[in-house]
Amino acid sequence: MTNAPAPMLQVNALAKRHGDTPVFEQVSFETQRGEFLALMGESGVGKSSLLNCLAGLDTWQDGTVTVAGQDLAQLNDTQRAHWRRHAVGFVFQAFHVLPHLDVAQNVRLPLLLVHEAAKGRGTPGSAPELSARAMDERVQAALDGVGLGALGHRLPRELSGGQLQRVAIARALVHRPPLVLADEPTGNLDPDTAATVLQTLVQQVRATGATLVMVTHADSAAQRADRVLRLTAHGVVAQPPFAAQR
Ligand SMILES: Nc1ncnc2c1ncn2[C@@H]1O[C@H](COP(=O)(O)OP(=O)(O)OP(=O)(O)O)[C@@H](O)[C@H]1O
Repeated sequence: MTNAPAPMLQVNALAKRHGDTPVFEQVSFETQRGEFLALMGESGVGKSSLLNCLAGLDTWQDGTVTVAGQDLAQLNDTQRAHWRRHAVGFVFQAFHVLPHLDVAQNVRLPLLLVHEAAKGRGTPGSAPELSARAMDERVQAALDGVGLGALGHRLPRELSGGQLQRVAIARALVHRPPLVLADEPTGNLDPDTAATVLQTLVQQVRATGATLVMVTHADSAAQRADRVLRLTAHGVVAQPPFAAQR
């Protein structure tokens, strides 16, 4: 008898309110390691709120979120912050690149945070410390992976929107998190740039074997996913596969 691999992400009967306003309830789904899941749904239904719950950035009222066997509700705020540093990579619609740091320094930030966490108390699953040289190599490899290997010294204001989002992708993956969350990552880009940036994101996530959960309004983006779920106020429903090729 073979044991099925443990899911990367397990969401069970999750219910979220903002104050007294219900957002969603009975949200349950699982994703496997290496899977790419697209999350769609009407504006305001709570997709970003759900993503924030998965990252441990927001709280919920009922249900559980378990990432790689870690029940997030079992962590206090400090533990959750440490857990997030090594376990999650986040790509937002607005690139959130720090303007006064050059591209390489921006990409290096998550490694510095993981390094700091590793020096502290033992956080569940925390990564070993990296030398400065190992960090340099990781940063360069991450920039090479998104096609920006020669631009590490540039400041963000010297880059295009598509290049900035590539920096954000490199930054989200440089510490090799098992879970990557993307919230409308191509929403600010023109269609051609969006397509190439999305391709980069998917390629790089696949290369690391991470699980990707991506919120999107765009069918063209969702059709690249392994699976598409539609969020409603009363749970998620699987959307039939797109006919188009991935
Ligand atoms: N911090 C907050 N405080 C109060 N209400 C909030 C907060 N954040 C979001 N909401 C509300 O929760 C609901 C869900 O918002 P959310 O941004 O998660 O939806 P969404 O599906 O991602 O929307 P969109 O597709 O337009 O980005 C909305 O009604 C929103 O106004």
